[in-house]
Amino acid sequence: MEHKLAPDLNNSPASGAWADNLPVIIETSHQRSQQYGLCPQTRPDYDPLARNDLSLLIEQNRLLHTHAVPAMETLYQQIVNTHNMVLLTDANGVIVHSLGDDDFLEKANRVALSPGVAWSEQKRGTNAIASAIIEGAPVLVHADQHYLAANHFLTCSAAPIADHMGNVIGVLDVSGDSRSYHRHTMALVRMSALMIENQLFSATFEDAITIHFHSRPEFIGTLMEGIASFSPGGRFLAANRSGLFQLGLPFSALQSHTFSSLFGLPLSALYDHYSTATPGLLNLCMHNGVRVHGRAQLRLANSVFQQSLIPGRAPPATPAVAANQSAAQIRRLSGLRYLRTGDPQLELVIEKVTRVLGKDIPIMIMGETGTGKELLAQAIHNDSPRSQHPFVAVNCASIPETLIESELFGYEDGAFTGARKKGAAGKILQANGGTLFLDEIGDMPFSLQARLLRVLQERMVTPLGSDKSIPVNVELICATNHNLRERISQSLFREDLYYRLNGLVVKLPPLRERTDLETVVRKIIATESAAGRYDISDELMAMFHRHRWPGNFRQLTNLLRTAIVMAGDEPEICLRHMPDDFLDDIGETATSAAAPTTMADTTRMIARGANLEEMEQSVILRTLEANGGNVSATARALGVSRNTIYRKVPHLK
Ligand SMILES: Nc1ncnc2c1ncn2[C@@H]1O[C@H](COP(=O)(O)OP(=O)(O)OP(=O)(O)O)[C@@H](O)[C@H]1O
Repeated sequence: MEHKLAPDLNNSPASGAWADNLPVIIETSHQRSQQYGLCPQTRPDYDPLARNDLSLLIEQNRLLHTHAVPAMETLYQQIVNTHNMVLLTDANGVIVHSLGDDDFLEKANRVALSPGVAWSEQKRGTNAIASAIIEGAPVLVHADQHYLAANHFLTCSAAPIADHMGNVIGVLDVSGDSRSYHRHTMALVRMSALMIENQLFSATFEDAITIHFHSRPEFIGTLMEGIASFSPGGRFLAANRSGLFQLGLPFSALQSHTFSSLFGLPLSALYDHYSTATPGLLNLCMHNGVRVHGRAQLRLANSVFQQSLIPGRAPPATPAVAANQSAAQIRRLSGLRYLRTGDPQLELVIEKVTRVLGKDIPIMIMGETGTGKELLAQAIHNDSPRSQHPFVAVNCASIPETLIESELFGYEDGAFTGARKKGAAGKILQANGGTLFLDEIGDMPFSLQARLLRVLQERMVTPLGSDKSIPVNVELICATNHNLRERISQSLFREDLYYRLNGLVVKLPPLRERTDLETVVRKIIATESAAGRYDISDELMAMFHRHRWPGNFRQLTNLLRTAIVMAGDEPEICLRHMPDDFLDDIGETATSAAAPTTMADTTRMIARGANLEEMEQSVILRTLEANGGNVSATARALGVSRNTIYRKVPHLK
């Protein structure tokens, strides 16, 4: 179960608001402990996870672990020699790291605070770690406030650690001999938890526009500062706990905002500010009228923003240009959570792939063209333990058959005419340590399939022209829009390779089957429009629902990109911003056999602003044409009288 931070949690580490509720929290936790069938005299059985399971747990919490350990060490320095230990747990209360001297524990209990031991309420009754997770707030559980008598000798101060969406992902805890209780311990734990959250935030949004802000300038650069990140085009990505608190909106509402809608400053003014030699603090007015001071960091590895920081260099012409140029950046920022837009079929896919993340199980993604197979593969990689290593995509259908072998396996110096001097590492080796994504695997030449299979089985690559094999370690994701079983029966695909590749097969639904089209459309508009959000007319949305979308997301994204340009300064994207070929397609999809005029004509007329009278005339004239000018036949076909025809089209008389 996912736990959230308590919504009214004050950001101040020194705040004791949580303490006011403590008796109630303890009381209700005791009741739950009883319901779990525990009794105060139960002797806890501290059975830690087996070594392999613990390694897996640490790997699954690698980011948290990496950023928490330095903060835990600093915290420990402040409480050393006080008979306390510093603990880090995952979101379920299982200890993933512990630090300190366990001398204060009786021998039999020493295992209690070691990695791999679970401190869930179900197993241990009321305790600070479990309560911090359940309440989403810091909790102190002292001595006999613990449900189990066996834990009465402990005093524990725990604070939740949340991700940028406010989900609790772990707990930082100081546990010690109850006689060693010190009232400042909780404030230290809270501050350290905030420090870890801020570090995690910076690591997650490395390549983004980041604003550090606070109403008091002296708080910028401290734990109290708000931090908010934006895509290169200015779209809101995330905010830390203080940022969410100061912005005063839930994460879900912030997702539809941009830098300018939240801070009242166009993105271009931000670039201008930072292209001066000595940029000072920004004065910003937030959407809720609160004035704050801010400092921006434009940490975009290879984008035009970097250049704009160099004094004297022109800033980018418009944020839209920057947005296009850094599509790759946006893509790199995407994890599986960004693909979640509410479609149940997709939810199932995400749930399945999440289960195999980091487990060395090959994933096969099926789906029509443009359903987002590559985007999913990239998101899987970004969320996997290999995310710091390369993600290398190879489109097996687009590389000429003669080159695919060298592309994949690499070649030695002078292996063939035209080869670069010094040779080249193939894509498989480039992906070493990371993920290799083989798109359109069904189109891989049959002769190469055996070689690929050998690489996968032996985990060795032999470049062309070389007799040396190089060890390689890649996670494999494949995609295809072919029916591979059919290709096997046509002897176009090797059966043995097929079984090696399809560890987990998932199928991405085509756009026409998705139930979240409206959310998807709004999300694409928000991503593609740099200057703020456009709305979309109900009429156009209704058409989108009727369309079959043969090109799926690729078609929809391109269509909306063009429409945004056509809409220009207008606030709403509507029919008249659609290209003619789309209107034709819509017409073909929806043409009714009885209607002598095409739907495309009608939609085009609506787009032109034609009124009902003109449309009626058009229908009558087309029906007349279809009936060789015969008024009676036309009237019959349309179910009206001959007089009506003459009245509606007077020139027929
Ligand atoms: N969920 C999504 N939200 C927004 N855009 C998306 C989504 N999925 C895909 N796209 C966009 O649609 C386009 C096609 O996506 P992608 O290349 O991942 O599809 P594909 O299934 O691999 O296509 P193909 O089979 O033709 O290679 C890309 O521009 C991508 O950014």
